[in-house]
Amino acid sequence: MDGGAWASLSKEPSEEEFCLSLRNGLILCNVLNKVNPGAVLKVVENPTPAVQSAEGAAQSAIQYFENMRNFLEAVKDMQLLTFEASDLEKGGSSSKVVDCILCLKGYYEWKLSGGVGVWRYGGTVRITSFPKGSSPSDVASSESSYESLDESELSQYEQMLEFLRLSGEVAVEETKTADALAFMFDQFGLKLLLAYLRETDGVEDLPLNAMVIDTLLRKLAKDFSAMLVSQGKQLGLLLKRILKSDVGCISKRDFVEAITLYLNQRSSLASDDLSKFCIFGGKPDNTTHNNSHCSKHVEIIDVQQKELERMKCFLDELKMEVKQIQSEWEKELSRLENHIKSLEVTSTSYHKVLEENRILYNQVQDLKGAIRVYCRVKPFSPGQSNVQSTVDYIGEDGNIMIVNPQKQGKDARKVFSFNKVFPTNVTQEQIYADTLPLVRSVLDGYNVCIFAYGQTGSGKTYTMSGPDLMSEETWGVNYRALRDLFHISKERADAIKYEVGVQMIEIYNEQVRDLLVSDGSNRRYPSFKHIFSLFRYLHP
Ligand SMILES: Nc1ncnc2c1ncn2[C@@H]1O[C@H](COP(=O)(O)OP(=O)(O)OP(=O)(O)O)[C@@H](O)[C@H]1O
Repeated sequence: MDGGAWASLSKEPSEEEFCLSLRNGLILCNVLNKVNPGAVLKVVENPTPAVQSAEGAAQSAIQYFENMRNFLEAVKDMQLLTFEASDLEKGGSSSKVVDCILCLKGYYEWKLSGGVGVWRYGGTVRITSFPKGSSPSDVASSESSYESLDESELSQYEQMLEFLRLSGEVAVEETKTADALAFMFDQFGLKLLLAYLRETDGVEDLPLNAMVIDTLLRKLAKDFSAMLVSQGKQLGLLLKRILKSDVGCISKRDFVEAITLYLNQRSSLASDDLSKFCIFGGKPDNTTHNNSHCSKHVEIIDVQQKELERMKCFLDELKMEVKQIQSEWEKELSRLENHIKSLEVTSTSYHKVLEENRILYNQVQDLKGAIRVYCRVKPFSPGQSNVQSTVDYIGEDGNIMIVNPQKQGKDARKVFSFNKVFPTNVTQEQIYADTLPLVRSVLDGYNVCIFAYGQTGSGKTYTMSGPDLMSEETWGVNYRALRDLFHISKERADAIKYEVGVQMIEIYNEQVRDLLVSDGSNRRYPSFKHIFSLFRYLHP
């Protein structure tokens, strides 16, 4: 660095004085060569500092022009912020000059820190403080090259070095942030891609090759860019509202303060909105806002938060209780399931036993004989007590010996065999006892026919119907059979549904009559002869 060049500056130069000292380009070229050795190949070392003659003035202008041109070209080649030579003149943009120098310093510090990552100059860096435990003089004393400089130069160097150091740190941080942002964007993009693949219909049919993935990514990036542009526009409008003016300038400090104020207002508004949302249960609030309301809201939120905590505890307890009840129910359910299964097994085996029983029962009935003939001996009527009986003997095995007094010898007695012979003194119940098993067979699906046969007045009606219908004791076979038929079918109602029908006919003198016809026609069926002919026709 050229000490002579710095020496021409006062301790605290004004902006104009600073620009004047830079105009000859010597300081700038030397600084640039220090930052990037060899950047400016030719530096005119001793330009004429003062204008003493017309020739001297021309000489100075040429030197100034050459140094300045070399500096600006070098800066441009390094792709750093640059300015126009006219910016150093009166009325030029001195801020561009300052930006260029700051940029140069930032670049220098970045190089000092090892040149890690990509160096970028944001132009937003400012020195706020020196690092703890150090002072500008410490920094200066560590640099042997500064020893020859006077106090003012040292101070400027210190500030410059501190600035460069901070700029380097910022650059490193910026690089890290850029990497983190790149990673975040990758993550965001990939998650967006996954979501797109999951949510979009018809994508599953696409063959996912490199081209398709490329197209999808392009579409995502396009959509996302559009979204960013839209958000950027909205943010622009918002910033203009913060500035309260679309035109004009505002200092960086004021701008930062305005944004900070806006953010604070927004965060309190957001907090208010949340409070209101909690208090009004998501319904719109039309009441006016004031501080007392805010504090009340905060109190209410506190109370509600406590209530919420209490409810959470209660919910946890309830959940535990429900879990316990659920597990008890599950146990009970499995117990019932087992019970039902065992009942099913029992029921199945019970039905099997019943079926076997039914089969065995009907086999017994068959063994007793498919056709059974019983004989009932009618007692004498009240006026016949003196008449001699034709019944000589009734055996236990179903035999009956009949005597014919008009015949002699061997022909006088004849033995007849039946399944069973009932003597005169049997009751109606005893007669029915042998019929009852057949009624059960009917309900098991077997065909059964019971009929009485005998001459007129032999007691058929007495046996089948009974002498007195009003007294159950004297009921004959028909009534008892019907009674038991309904009784058994009722007992089996859970398992079998029976339909019972009745038909009553009379066969007399080869004529079959329907006795249940209610219209008084006493309808006659075809005679036996006709029925027999019909059967022969159908089954020749
Ligand atoms: N076991 C008996 N004990 C007492 N009385 C009887 C007995 N059997 C029949 N009678 C009586 O004998 C009479 C004739 O009996 P019933 O009317 O039953 O004969 P039936 O065979 O039906 O005659 P029909 O063929 O003419 O109709 C009746 O008065 C009846 O009360």
